[in-house]
Amino acid sequence: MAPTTATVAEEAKVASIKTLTDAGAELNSVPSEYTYVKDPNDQADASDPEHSIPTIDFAHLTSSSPDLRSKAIEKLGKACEEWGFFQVINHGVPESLMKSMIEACHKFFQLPEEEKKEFQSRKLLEPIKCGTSFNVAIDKVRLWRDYLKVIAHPEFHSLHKPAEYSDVSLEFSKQTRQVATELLSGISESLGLEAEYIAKAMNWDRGLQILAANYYPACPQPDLAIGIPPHTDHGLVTLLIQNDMGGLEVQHNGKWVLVDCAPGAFVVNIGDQMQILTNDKYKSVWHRAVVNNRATRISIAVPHGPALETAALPIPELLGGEAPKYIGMSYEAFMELQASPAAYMMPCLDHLRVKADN
Ligand SMILES: O=C(O)CCC(=O)C(=O)O
Ligand SMILES: [Fe+2]
Repeated sequence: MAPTTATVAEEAKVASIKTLTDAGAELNSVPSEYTYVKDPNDQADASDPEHSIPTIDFAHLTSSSPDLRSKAIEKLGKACEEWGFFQVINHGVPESLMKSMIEACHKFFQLPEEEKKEFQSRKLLEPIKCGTSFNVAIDKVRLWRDYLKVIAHPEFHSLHKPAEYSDVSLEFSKQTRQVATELLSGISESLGLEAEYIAKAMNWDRGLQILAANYYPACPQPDLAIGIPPHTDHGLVTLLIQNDMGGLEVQHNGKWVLVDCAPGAFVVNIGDQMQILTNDKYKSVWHRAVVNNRATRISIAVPHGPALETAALPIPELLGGEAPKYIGMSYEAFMELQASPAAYMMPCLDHLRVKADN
């Protein structure tokens, strides 16, 4: 159903989290519509070294030494299978570029609300879109975050304000995409496929890349709010950077593990399309963003997916006699489904799972 002007106007009235937290010192508790209680028993013991995501050395992955490369590919495959998350070091993207990208996004969030309003939209694939929470039309609990999503590939889009956003995001999106392309080749090889297999099958040259910045201001009661609740990412691989505040948590062996990554590293995770391709071998793992009471956290998640019309299906060469677990759906339709009330914060993959005969 097309939204009426009235409902869009109503939604526009939902203040950004920035407006709410800027409003003043009197905000010393979380308003009821933002209240989200986490179970402290589900938290992993942070002091246990078992609870840190694997590290992939990109210089090894792209090395001319066959030995270093094959060991790195093996480690990558293990990380995709056991964690679905890993950090990538020595990737060659300058830390200064990452910091400039975070700074440019921070400046965007600091623009007057009036100036950001022109980018408010309900359209899923709006080239430039900003807002608060997840989808204020269907959210049951409001999220402690504002967002800015800009499509950088297959067509590059950009903002005029802040002035540096355009140049910085062009360079950052290109370099990040190069790292993602190498990772995709490594992942293909780790599955015993030729390096280009997944890229070719997914029409990677026309694949989607989104620069999705998240703004999480300090929260007076961080245990009673959530930045982003548990979810999986829709694409093939997501690369993420953050300012010096942590907050990303990954579900591992039934517990929430806080991701601690090296300065300048990318945090990478496997998305739903990769889980489909590998018939569940590589997992699109649940993760969430928690908030803190000390300082604003900014993260930039960069999901990379297939071309919009491409439907991922389990790769026949990987089945080894197993039945395919998923039916096909175009990436665009999958994203629409994930954003719809029917799949609200649910594992969207379940909608594509082949039902067992009984
Ligand atoms: O802010 C984070 O660390 C998580 C962001 C995220 O999961 C997302 O944007 O999909
Ligand atoms: Fe995510």
